[in-house]
Amino acid sequence: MLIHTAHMPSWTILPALILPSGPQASCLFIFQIYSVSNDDVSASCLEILVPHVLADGVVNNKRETYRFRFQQTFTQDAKQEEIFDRIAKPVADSVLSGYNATVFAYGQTGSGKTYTITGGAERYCDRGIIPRTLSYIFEQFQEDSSKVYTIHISYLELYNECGYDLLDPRHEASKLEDLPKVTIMEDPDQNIHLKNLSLQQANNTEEALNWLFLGDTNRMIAETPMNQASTRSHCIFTIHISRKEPGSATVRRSKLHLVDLAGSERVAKSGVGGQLLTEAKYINLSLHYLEQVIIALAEKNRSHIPYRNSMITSVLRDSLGGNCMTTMIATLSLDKRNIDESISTCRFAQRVALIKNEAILNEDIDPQLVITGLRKEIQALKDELSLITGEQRTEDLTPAETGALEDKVNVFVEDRNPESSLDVGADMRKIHFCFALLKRRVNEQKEQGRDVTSAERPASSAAKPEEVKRLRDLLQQRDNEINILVSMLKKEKKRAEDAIYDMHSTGAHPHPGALDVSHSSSSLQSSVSGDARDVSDFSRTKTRAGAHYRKTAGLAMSLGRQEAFEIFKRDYADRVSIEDNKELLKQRFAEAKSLGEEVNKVRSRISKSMRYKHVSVLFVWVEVTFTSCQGLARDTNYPFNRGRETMELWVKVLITL
Ligand SMILES: Nc1ncnc2c1ncn2[C@@H]1O[C@H](COP(=O)(O)OP(=O)(O)OP(=O)(O)O)[C@@H](O)[C@H]1O
Repeated sequence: MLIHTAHMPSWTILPALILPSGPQASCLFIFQIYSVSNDDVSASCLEILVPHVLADGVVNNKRETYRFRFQQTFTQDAKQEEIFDRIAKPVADSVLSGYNATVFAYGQTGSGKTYTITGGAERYCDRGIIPRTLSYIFEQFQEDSSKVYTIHISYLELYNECGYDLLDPRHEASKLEDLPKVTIMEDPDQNIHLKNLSLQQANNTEEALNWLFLGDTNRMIAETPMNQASTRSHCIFTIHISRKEPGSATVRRSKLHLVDLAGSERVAKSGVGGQLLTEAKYINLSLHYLEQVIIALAEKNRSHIPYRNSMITSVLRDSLGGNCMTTMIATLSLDKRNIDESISTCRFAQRVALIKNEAILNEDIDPQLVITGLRKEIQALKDELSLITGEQRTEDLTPAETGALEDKVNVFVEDRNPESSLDVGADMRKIHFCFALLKRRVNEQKEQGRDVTSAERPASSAAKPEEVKRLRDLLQQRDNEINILVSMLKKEKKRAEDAIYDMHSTGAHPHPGALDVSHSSSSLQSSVSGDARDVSDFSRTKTRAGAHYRKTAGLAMSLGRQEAFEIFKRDYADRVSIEDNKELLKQRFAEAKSLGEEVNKVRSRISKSMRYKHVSVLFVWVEVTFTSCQGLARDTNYPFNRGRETMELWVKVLITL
């Protein structure tokens, strides 16, 4: 398997090996021909035992044990997900970073190449490397929103040494021979270009999978004795990725080839004929050329690599011996009859592992962005030249130019950064235009009474240190004065309120001095006091409460609130009726007062009459007592108790009164 990191540009291919499941596989595992060791993860070992049989004769020098090392080895139990995670995901990551990469599956027909690369059609979890890679790449795009990614897909089929575009929509309607063939073109730098191969854009996983499905449907599939749905061609599914950061002229372009090679097969053994035989010949021949290229690449001193012998080697030229990270997946069929092919596949993989490639980051500069940048530079240089030589341009600015300048001035004026500058180049016409524009704005704002320039000027730049100190001292002085005045005002207020309280508590008129103070401290306060005075006349007991109210309300109310209250009173709609009610109230109060006096008179009269009643009762009692005593004296039978009862009765009457 290919190992690559950005700081390690050359690497060795150590192929991964996959042993498929299925009837053929189980058969060979019973014979225990293979032993797989995964102890060393970086290079696991596969051992093939070929026991001597008597049929080969008594003297038999054939090798019994074959050992091969692979970077990773998977048994038939391996899940597609595991294969993707361990083989394809690191490759996809390097493609996303900007390196070219290739994953190709090589092996005998029916050994599981298509199953590994494309996947099984029956279950979702059987998806192979291509669909999983597509999903993974689009997931990565979504996570990295800082860059702009574009994906294009191409699907090339090499059938009988001819190239066809599997994504060509005419594929279904036309015969294969009528379709335009994909041809290989080579530029002076020996880069390969494929003519008639379409690049289809895919914006999401679904679109990409649709293209894959279309291509797979168009593939050459035929039933062979070894595989019921054998793919009779080499197929190269390529994902082209371009990555660009917004505002940058640099573009990274990379491509990932996912190659499903046609399976090699022993024609004599499979006994195919006709069309299948022709196909098998082409397949075997191209695989043979591929092997030759691999051998040539593995030899250090070879100057010529025979890429042009076959189309597959031409197309995979970059993947095998150029700027590409390449991973080979070798698939083996575990049937005892296929043991020679399995050994041959392992040998091929070992040779591939000797190839060293140089991968470089495919970073280009976007020509369009370069052109735009150069145009700007030319314009700036022209302007500078004309400014230096004194050669001024006289033609008027175009509407587009004036519009662009207005936008620039707007941005400049609204930018709160004091260090921002207005760059219009060295063109005096533009400079004059911008000045005129700014002047017009300032005048407009002055007219509106808003001198923006002075308002926006930072305080720090306007005020000098001496000025700041003088203003601070002045502020301190004013603060002191205010404090003195406030304490004076408080004292005056207290005196005025005490005087008013004394006046109400004694029933006397306020001391003229106190009233004067009250008036001098605040006319509003005096007016509130006057109202309170009216209220306080209702009764002596209420006077204290009224004074208390005045005291607390007067102190609690701020000057502003008092003024507001006065204004409210003055402007209140029912003010006249309030005044009327006040008069009525005064009148009623006078009436109540006179009635009260009358009541007092009556009460004193009653008390006087009560005192008279007591005396009368006393007289009656004395009289009765006297009579009782007389009766006792005259009549000895006069009950003594009777006199006593009469006396008690009179005493009760007296108490009641
Ligand atoms: N790991 C596996 N698990 C389950 N089935 C598998 C596995 N590998 C291969 N198969 C099955 O084996 C059969 C042959 O596999 P496949 O078509 O992938 O072989 P191939 O190497 O591509 O053959 P060819 O070269 O003839 O196209 C298919 O039916 C496939 O579903």
